[in-house]
Amino acid sequence: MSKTRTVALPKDLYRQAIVESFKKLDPRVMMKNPVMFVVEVGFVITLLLTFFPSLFGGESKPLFNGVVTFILFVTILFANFAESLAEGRGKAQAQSLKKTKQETKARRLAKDGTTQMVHSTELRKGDIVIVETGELIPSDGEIIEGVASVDESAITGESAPVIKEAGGDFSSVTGGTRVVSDQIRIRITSDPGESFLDRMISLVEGAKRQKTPNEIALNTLLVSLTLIFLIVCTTLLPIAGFVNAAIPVATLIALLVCLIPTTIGGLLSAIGIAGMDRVTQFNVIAMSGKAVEASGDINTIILDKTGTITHGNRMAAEFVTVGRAKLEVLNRVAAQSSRYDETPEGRSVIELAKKQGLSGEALDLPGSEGVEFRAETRMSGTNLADGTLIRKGAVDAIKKYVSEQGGSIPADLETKANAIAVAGGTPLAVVEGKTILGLIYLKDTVKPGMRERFDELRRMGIRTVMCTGDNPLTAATIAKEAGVDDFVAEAKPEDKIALIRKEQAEGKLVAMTGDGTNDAPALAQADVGLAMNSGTVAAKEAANMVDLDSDPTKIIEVVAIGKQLLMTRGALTTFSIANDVAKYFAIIPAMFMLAIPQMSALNIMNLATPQSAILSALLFNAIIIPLLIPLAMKGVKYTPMSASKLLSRNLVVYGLGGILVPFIGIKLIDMILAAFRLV
Ligand SMILES: Nc1ncnc2c1ncn2[C@@H]1O[C@H](COP(=O)(O)OP(=O)(O)OP(=O)(O)O)[C@@H](O)[C@H]1O
Ligand SMILES: [K+]
Ligand SMILES: [Mg+2]
Repeated sequence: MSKTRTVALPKDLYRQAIVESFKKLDPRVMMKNPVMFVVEVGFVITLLLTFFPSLFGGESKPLFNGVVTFILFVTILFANFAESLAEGRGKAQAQSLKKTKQETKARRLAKDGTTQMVHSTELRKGDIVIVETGELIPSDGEIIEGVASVDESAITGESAPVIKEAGGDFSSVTGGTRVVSDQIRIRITSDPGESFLDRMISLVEGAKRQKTPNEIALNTLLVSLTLIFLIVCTTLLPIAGFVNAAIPVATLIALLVCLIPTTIGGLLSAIGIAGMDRVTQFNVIAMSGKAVEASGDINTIILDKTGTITHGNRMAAEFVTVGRAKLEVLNRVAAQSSRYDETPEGRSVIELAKKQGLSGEALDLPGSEGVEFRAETRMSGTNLADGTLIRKGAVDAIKKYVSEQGGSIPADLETKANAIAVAGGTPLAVVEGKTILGLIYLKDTVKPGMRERFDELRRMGIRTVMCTGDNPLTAATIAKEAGVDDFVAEAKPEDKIALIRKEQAEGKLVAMTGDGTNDAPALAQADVGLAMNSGTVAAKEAANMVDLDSDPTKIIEVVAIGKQLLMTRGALTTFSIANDVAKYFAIIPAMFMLAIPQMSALNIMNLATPQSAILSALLFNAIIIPLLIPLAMKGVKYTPMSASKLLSRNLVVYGLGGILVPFIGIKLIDMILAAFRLV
């Protein structure tokens, strides 16, 4: 359903990553990764020992020290390379986005109605500009007048132009996109340097990458482990002295580096960057790594109905009279109620009325004023010059409105409205004064493939709830057709937030997709808020993710990527720590054999010589990092299953694998070293 977007990778991606890995050797940079920083300090000490073998007293072999120095150096480079490679794709993408960011001229409207050509960088929030066919939209904004088709390929990669129109949920435009037909007036919504494109560039570039709480927690664990092993290794010195076994410093450093979690320490940030990057490849812009991670733990997804589960082009399809009302009267009043309603629904009502023979004069209403649609009132309408109030809106809202004025409810209103709702349509009641004249049938259809997607989410253990402002009958029909687990009808914006808060209070993580201004508060409240790029500016600003393809079901991919990210990190941490078992058996006997030959009984791996054992373990420790880069970047495979099942499966694969693989690897390296008489 959703496509991935591939960015042309520069041919010299690898060369650049290599250059970057050397630049990252700077201790000030290394310090941000304490585990690898310890390796760097060890490297400096063994380097000194290579040239001054008796620096710390006693005898040590300069050649052995030199080899250890070299392996440590390579270990650091491998870790830096992993991070640089992960960063490379984002940098390339930022480069191509920067090309899109052109400075343009804009036609700004002054207070007195004249226009003035200004530089796009001079535009500020609140400025009004006019953009015509063929011109670039100078900055982010909201259409306040007109309809246009806009080519957004510069941002979304999708070449088919999209229709943007004033009012409703499709009014936002992005700077850098091009108007391909018609003329629009835009109210600018961002100051220079803060546009969507600017934010996108800095995000993919990773300029503002912050460690997520999960990453910080794991990092703390890794640092603690490093400290523990640092203490263990330093206390080995006096213990060895006690049994008269002198342990060379380089050997001790080799042991330390083997035991501290260098594998996960070296790959940790690459895993995080690659996770964000995978989201971007799905054409979703995540404002933070935290949002991506949170999506991996989501329990509940809240979706709105119109435009998310249904196609969303709710169009007036029929006028249905109630009571003794005449169809022509209903036609006229319905159209008049929409005279100032700039939403797609409102426009479609006028179109239908005209199609059914209404003359344009009926909409000539001097002295009248419009009442905009609001999600709170669920009504819109027109106040005529003679004092007559015309309204249209959700049936229950209109009923309440009429009752409050002492009007009566036609007997057949209920059944006729229900008939529309049961078919999945939205009935809008039309009232003139206090007389309900009839209904407008707004038609909408469920998008194809919805049921399969919700089934998939259920297998992941995620509950789906449809939350709509529409009436319960329409909601029930659509909910059943789409296959969501639950639904809430007649929801006002505050009800959506309340629903999210309720789930969160039960300890659940909640994701929400939406596109409307009325969705914005809920998008902000949710742990993961995915806004549609087609949606309003308010929705996009409140959310922590924006889907450039405006496909609300994309949340499924985002959840899968988040889960994959968490799993990859868990799997590689398990693997990294399990590795230590084999390294103990390789190095500890070797160290003591050097002094106490009887200890050779401990050499259960039957390694050639003590030196070979130490170097093999250290080499394995280095080589495993680049070998795991592809896994860190691509992520471990995710198949929908319950969390506990996943956990036990991963423990077996990466825990057991983490113990066994180094036994085999170290033995193999030892055999190769021995065969070539290198040790
Ligand atoms: N232009 C309009 N004029 C009058 N009433 C409207 C208009 N648009 C929608 N309504 C009524 O208000 C109700 C709420 O509309 P709204 O678009 O806010 O729904 P929502 O909360 O976004 O939920 P969803 O998008 O899932 O339908 C609609 O079900 C409809 O009955
Ligand atoms: K290690
Ligand atoms: Mg909506």
